[in-house]
Amino acid sequence: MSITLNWGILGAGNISSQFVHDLCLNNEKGNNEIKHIVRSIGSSSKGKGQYFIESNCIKSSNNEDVIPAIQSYDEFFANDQVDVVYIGTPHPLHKDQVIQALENNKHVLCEKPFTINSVDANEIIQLAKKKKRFLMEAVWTRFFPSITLLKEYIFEDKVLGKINRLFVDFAYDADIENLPISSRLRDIKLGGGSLLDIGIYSITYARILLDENVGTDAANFETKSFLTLDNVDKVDYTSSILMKYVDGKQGILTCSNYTDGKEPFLRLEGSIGTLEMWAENPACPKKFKITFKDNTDPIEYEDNSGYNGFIYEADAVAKDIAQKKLENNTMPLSETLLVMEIMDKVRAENGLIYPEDK
Ligand SMILES: NC(=O)C1=CN([C@@H]2O[C@H](COP(=O)(O)OP(=O)(O)OC[C@H]3O[C@@H](n4cnc5c(N)ncnc54)[C@H](OP(=O)(O)O)[C@@H]3O)[C@@H](O)[C@H]2O)C=CC1
Ligand SMILES: O=C1OC[C@@H](O)[C@H](O)[C@H]1O
Repeated sequence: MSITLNWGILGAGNISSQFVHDLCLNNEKGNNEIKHIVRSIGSSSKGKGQYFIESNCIKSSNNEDVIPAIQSYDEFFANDQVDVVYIGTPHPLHKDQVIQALENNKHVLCEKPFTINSVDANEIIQLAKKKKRFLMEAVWTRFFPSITLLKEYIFEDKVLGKINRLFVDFAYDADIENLPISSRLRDIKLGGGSLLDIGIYSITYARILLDENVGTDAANFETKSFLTLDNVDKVDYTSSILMKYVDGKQGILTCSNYTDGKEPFLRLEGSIGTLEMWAENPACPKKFKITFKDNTDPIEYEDNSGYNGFIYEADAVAKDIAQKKLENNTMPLSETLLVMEIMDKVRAENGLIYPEDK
């Protein structure tokens, strides 16, 4: 069965560009199982929308003969050619934009972090249930083939033996002091700081690699944390979380906007083997190696597909919507809530308060 999904892309910025790259590449490669069509770009300016289409080479030849409309945000939500809205705007805008999309009967894929806190996340989850529309947080990391493979190796084949510790560091030098204070990385009103932006991935790797299950089926764990808050910006650019599961295994989860992290960015230690992962961008798990204490041949993997990696979550969304599912099994809404609750707790422990919390 062939599936065609009509996308509306909200926000003509960085991540929306990377996302549509993969949709167009999918069509260029002639995938006959799933076609993704970009129907509309919702943008604050027509000129920016036009530049977005040109710079991302969205053409009728790679978009099923469709040139996307460029629409204001209000026109965009009302576009009846759009099945699913992709939200690629700064964190604090997500909640109201998900509500607007759902109120217009659209399905929604919303960038991470889903919202600023778990109370807001729960509110939009309840609305999606009421409106009977598909809703998912765009935690693309979970959908890479490497992750499916690793879950099999670790939890079914148990190639690492008993898991003891996980180290994950998502760190890059964002040159914070030279960014304008209005940047979404710095501005507390735009959800600035590292925890919600990149610390969320360190937590996600722990959830993927230390627990076979997701959401309501998750194993019990506890966390302790430190955030260092910037005196002027009042947000965190350095974050460390310790996680301990009931069976004793631990996650040491860090992130920073002050320094480029070292490779491998991730190490998972088991009783008989060790997993290491490399990536230019740790959100994007394209390369891993498993080595064994007894010097058995290592297992190595590299994704050379040419995709940024967003196609994997986009295909999952297309299949779910075609099957009339309201949420995804790999990234269910209960997992979104669980991770939001971890971040709420970390912020409460360290006094990081956003306007949305008040
Ligand atoms: N999955 C991933 O790997 C990544 C996810 N993200 C997530 O995507 C979201 C957007 O990040 P990113 O694309 O880097 O951000 P950008 O600043 O590059 O783009 C955001 C876009 O949102 C729109 N926008 C609407 N209101 C505002 C506002 N007040 N300030 C700034 N932009 C606004 C603008 O588009 P317009 O003018 O066209 O309306 C802007 O271009 C974040 O929530 C982030 O966490 C980001 C990077 C990687
Ligand atoms: O999701 C993300 O991943 C890559 C980072 O560079 C970016 O700031 C963040 O939003």
